[in-house]
Amino acid sequence: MIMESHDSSTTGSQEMERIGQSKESGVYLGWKNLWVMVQDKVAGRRPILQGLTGYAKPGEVLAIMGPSGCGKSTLLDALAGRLDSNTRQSGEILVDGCKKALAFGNSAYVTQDDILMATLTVREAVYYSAQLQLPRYMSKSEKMERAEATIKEMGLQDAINTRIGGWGVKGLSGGQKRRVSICIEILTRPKLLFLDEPTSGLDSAASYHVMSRIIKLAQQDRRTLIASIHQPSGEVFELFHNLCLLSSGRTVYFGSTSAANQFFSSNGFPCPPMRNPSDHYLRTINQDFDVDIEQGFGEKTSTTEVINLLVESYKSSENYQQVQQSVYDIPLQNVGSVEKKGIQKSGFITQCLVLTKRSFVNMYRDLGYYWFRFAIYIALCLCVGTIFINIGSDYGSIQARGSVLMFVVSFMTFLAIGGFPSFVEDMKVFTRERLNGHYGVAAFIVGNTLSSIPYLLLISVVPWSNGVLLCWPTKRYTSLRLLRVDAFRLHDISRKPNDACRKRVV
Ligand SMILES: Nc1ncnc2c1ncn2[C@@H]1O[C@H](COP(=O)(O)OP(=O)(O)OP(=O)(O)O)[C@@H](O)[C@H]1O
Repeated sequence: MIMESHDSSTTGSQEMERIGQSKESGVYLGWKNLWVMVQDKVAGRRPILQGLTGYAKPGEVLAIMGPSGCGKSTLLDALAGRLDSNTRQSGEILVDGCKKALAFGNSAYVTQDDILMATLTVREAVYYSAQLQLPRYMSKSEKMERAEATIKEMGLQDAINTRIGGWGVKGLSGGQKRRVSICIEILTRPKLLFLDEPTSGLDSAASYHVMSRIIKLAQQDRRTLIASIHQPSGEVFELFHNLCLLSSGRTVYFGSTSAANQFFSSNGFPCPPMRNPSDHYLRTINQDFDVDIEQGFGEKTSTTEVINLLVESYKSSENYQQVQQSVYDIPLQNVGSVEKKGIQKSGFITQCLVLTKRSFVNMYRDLGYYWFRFAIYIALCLCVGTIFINIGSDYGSIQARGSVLMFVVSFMTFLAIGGFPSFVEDMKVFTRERLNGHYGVAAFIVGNTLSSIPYLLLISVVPWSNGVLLCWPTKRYTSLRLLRVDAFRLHDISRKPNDACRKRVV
């Protein structure tokens, strides 16, 4: 059932204006009786989300709050269609009133962990991403402009030329990385933006500025924003329109942030004056430290009882009925407006070229990728060269050359593992970008293969020319010549080793 939410006093022009806005407006996301179960090897089958119902409207911000482990990220994952394979989901998720998945590019997800390329600067990371994501009709300068403007919006202009950094390489701070992750995902101004802990690692001033800028952008274009948040300051909390308060996967409260205070007061837990309301709500429903309470260090009523009381009170409230109804209460302009196609993106060739360039720069700057292997190959070649120097040309040298070949092949095989950690990091970036619809698998394979070829050629030349290093400087033979003799004249050597070699080489 889809109902019109506009009241009869709405004038025709206002209605037209609303419909006009809807062309670019966000999506109306509703979920009803959403359950997520996980199959745990130790604990068996257990629920993470227990029959949640709620909605997110265009132009508004829904904050998902609750104690650590209550299921905030799982709710975001379920709504974004990114749950792990060991979980089972049931219930309805409606996008603009339809049970359809959003096309790639219409939604973006800023994950809790910052998965970025450590070797790139802020400008490069955002600009490469702009080239990958922004539509082909935008010129390079426009994409650059958008990237720069977004970096400024997130207050990163002072760190624009700083490398992101990562394991073993100090670069940006945790809060700055968080803002780079947000920058990358808001470049395309997605219709629906999921933010998992957007303010973690930020101080209270930075949290306020970041959140207020994201919300301003969302409101300008009536985008839909859902953010899970741990500890918002009073000012940040006031920016949110709606609040979904969870505890152990159950809804303690869903509704407008302004009415939350009234809900807690009416159930006997008023927010003390001068206390941040969000702190009060979280403190009231945090049961992780109930052990202390049982031992007599805390409140008399256990938190579990408080939570049960609030959950039941919410379920029997009028607000609960309204929320159930609002899931289907799609605004007129959103009815059936769900897009089948994703937003227009850059072309396949552009994506391949950008990925090749980005990957080339990354490999060049990442010491562990090729340069470390390159150095080890040289060192090993010198060692093997020392052992096999003056390899000779007698019958036994054939066996020795066989060993050399074995060494070369083994080095190349085993040292290929050296590039594995960097490859794993690349795969994480790829997974994040692919899930957010930045590009496809084919572009990634082409880009990474093309960028690897020069490096692979460069480093494989070293072990393969090991033969030269091996016998250099010998008086009469070079290993390369002898290897050639071995390959083509093995038969001769085995019959008359010394003569055959001398005839060929001298
Ligand atoms: N795929 C999974 N397999 C097993 N357990 C899971 C899985 N996903 C989530 N959980 C469990 O579900 C619970 C909720 O996890 P979730 O990450 O949603 O919590 P959260 O509220 O986001 O926590 P935090 O605020 O600390 O990030 C946790 O106990 C977690 O261990």
